[in-house]
Amino acid sequence: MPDLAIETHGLTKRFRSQLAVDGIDLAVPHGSVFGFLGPNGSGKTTTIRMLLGLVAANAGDARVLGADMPRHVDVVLPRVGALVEGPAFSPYLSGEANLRRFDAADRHAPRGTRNARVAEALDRVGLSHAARKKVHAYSLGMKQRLGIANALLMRRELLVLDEPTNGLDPQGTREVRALIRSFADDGTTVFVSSHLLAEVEQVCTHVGVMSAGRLVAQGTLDEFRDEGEARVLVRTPDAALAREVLARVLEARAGADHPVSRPSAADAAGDDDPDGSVTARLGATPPEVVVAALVEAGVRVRGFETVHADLEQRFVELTGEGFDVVQ
Ligand SMILES: Nc1ncnc2c1ncn2[C@@H]1O[C@H](COP(=O)(O)OP(=O)(O)OP(=O)(O)O)[C@@H](O)[C@H]1O
Repeated sequence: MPDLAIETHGLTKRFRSQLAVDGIDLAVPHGSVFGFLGPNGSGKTTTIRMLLGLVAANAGDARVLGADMPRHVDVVLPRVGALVEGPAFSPYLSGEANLRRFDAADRHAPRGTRNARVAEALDRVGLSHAARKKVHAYSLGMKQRLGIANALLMRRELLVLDEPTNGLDPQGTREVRALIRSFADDGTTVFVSSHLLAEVEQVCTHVGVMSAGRLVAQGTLDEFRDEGEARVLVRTPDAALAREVLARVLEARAGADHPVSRPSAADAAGDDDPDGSVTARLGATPPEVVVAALVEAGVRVRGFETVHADLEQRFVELTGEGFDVVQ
């Protein structure tokens, strides 16, 4: 049994007739960067609010850092840094003054080191230069970073970030990704929700996918990749012959092993591109069988690789919806 930073069983939230979160069983390992993915309205924020004790569940239970929530909210929350829909910053105070106020409200934060803590948090999110600027003059991205700085004031075992790159430009998004990596390097578990696939793919070790209130899949990023449909890509000057061989060998193997998922010959033949590349669905056929058949038939194989369906395709399969892709 892995050591879990977040664990839920049958966690459920209903808003009148709407089931916003439908009996989810989350398992977030300690030390992971867990990407909590799903289209808008799939229940991510509601789940996060339940985990932090901000909204009560209708059924099920949640353990955060080993303690039941919301029963042990007083013990758990000081160990968790959270960015949920941005804290309410006072627009007419500077970023620095806002952080000092939040720090002062935390009874676990020693007063004597407050200034140093605030300066370090601002530095970590790249806002030192704007520390004295009033928050109403901050861009959306700067406000978002201030929210992250707020979550960083104290050293945390778990960071929960709800859509931390909302409103950020590509440069800001990259910076947040780098920050997430640096938290992970410090051993902090990071639970980060997103509807932006590229964010998750680049920083996460694990993912969970929400669709219409249900957790439709979770696991390591590698497991996700492996579950995607495998294809072969053959580079050869003998594209026509390669197509024939692929159709034959993949058809034969699929017929023997997997009659249900048997690809048609046309599918197996796949696309052909002008540089002499041919791709085909691999199914359950071992790639070495394909290589042997190609070589035996006299196809001059100049390149051969197996590629999995990318994560985007995988998520579309799981959720029936596309995800926004970072431009
Ligand atoms: N306070 C509320 N009252 C009524 N319905 C709500 C409330 N909060 C959320 N919902 C509904 O619950 C569903 C899940 O919402 P939630 O905000 O958790 O999704 P989300 O995945 O975080 O979406 P987004 O990415 O848009 O923030 C939505 O249909 C939403 O309209």
